[in-house]
Amino acid sequence: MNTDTHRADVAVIGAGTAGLAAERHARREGARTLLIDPDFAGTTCATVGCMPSKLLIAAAEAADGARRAVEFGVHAAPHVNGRDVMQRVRRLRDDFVRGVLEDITALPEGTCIRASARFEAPGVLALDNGERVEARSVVIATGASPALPAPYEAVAQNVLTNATVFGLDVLPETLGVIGAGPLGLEMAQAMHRLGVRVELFDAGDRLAGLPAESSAALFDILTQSFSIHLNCKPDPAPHPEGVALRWRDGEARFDRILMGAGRPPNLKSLALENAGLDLDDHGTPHFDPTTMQCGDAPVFIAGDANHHRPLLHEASQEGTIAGRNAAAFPDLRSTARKVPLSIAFTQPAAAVIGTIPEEDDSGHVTGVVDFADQGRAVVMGQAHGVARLHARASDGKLIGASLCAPGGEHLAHLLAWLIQGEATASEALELPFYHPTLEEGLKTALREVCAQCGLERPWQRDDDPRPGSGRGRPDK
Ligand SMILES: Cc1cc2nc3c(=O)[nH]c(=O)nc-3n(C[C@H](O)[C@H](O)[C@H](O)COP(=O)(O)OP(=O)(O)OC[C@H]3O[C@@H](n4cnc5c(N)ncnc54)[C@H](O)[C@@H]3O)c2cc1C
Ligand SMILES: NC(=O)c1ccc[n+]([C@@H]2O[C@H](COP(=O)([O-])OP(=O)(O)OC[C@H]3O[C@@H](n4cnc5c(N)ncnc54)[C@H](O)[C@@H]3O)[C@@H](O)[C@H]2O)c1
Repeated sequence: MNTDTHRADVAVIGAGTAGLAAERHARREGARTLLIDPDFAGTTCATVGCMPSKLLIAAAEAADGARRAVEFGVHAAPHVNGRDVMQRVRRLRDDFVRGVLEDITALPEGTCIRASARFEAPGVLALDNGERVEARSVVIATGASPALPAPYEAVAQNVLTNATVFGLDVLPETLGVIGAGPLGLEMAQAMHRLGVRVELFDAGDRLAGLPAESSAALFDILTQSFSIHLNCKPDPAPHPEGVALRWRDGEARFDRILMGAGRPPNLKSLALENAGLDLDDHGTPHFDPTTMQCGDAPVFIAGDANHHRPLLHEASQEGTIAGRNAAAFPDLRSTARKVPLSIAFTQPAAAVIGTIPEEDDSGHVTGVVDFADQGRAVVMGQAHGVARLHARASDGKLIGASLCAPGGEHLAHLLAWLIQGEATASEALELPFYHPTLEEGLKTALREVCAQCGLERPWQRDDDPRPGSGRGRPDK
């Protein structure tokens, strides 16, 4: 065994999105850095996360578009070749991964250590290649891995996760999807559109973390295509041709199960008990999300590893904050975090933005737009979905929103930007809205907020009672 000891100002554990950002920003501060990873295979986002899943969704949207074309008088019959679909997914995915690997290769010589790390003592890491690292500060950026609930261990050979599903050569004929979080929902809809018989199960009562009303709207839309069983934790059993799932009022056989039951952080193998950190009940260090510091130690935690906001843009920002502060310790800088924004790339897309108030909180008002009657949505043949905007009752300041709507990913961004800019509903209405667009739908909800808060609407704007199209709900 090798017993070399590497010394650095900042050691970063994990070369994913958060770890790469942390290393880069620590180095920018003048720190001598080390980046430790057993694989250096590319980030989760590029290899088995955001990018391949969106590639699969793009293929599914193409099939769905062809199928729905008849509504427009265009006759087309899609033939989905699963092998071709998966080949394109992997070909383009590999291009994204290549870009990440080029960035890693360009790191200063001696920065990367190919190994798994765990804490031996505060500031001291033991590597599984027998080497050690001593560092003034450590950044934990070890990401997360798919959960496999215990009952599924007996059928594991037929369970796909995000780590394996994009490696399929051909699509299964039938797929049971466990979990109606963003992962399960996106994959279930995509697979259904590609011709796979899909059923989706979730132990809880909501889709994609949406509040009740928006979740119910999305449920109604998606279940027109495939079955979703909520409050349902099926029991799996081995079957000669796959896996049998049994639940309270049904049973079915599936070729494969796709597991989307969450991704707990990769912390267990780190021996955090040796790091001198204060841990919560789940074994996650207590940390400050404005500095990423764990307690008052020279240890920082970023990305999925802290389970705070397990999303790509958050991993990137957290890595940046952690890397800068690890290098400058104890001279820490704190920063306000961005407005929370999560989007599930279903059709219609589902999103939660900012703060969703409790139903019985009288300090807020809610404006709603129903896209069933929104002009552009009707034109597109996607007239369904809803957006719910929440504002402070005292002054109409927008605080949060949830939606499932056509163009939802774009509407969600506009709303996040308005909320982060601390706009009131009245100020939002003063902004330009082009016609005919899905964005116009938001005017209905904004006007409703203004009316409920007693806010004046901009005097110079014509309050067209039928926003968007000559259709739509009468103005309030
Ligand atoms: C299917 C799927 C789709 C997704 N889609 C989206 C999306 O559309 N939009 C979005 O915002 N987010 C999406 N996400 C979430 C997003 O991918 C993650 O939030 C993000 O990639 C997390 O980055 P990270 O740096 O924390 O972790 P990772 O990129 O996973 O990096 C962690 C690294 O740590 C290393 N490591 C682990 N343990 C050790 C150890 N002991 N020693 C050394 N190294 C170690 C690993 O090898 C790995 O390289 C998706 C996730 C999945 C699974
Ligand atoms: N568009 C996106 O941003 C996107 C897409 C995919 C994944 N992701 C990220 O990937 C991670 C994993 O996503 P996810 O959807 O798996 O996690 P999640 O935690 O959001 O959802 C998991 C779901 O599984 C259910 N569940 C757990 N155990 C179950 C069981 N035994 N039976 C039935 N249901 C069960 C839970 O009730 C929950 O609804 C998250 O961090 C997410 O942010 C993001």
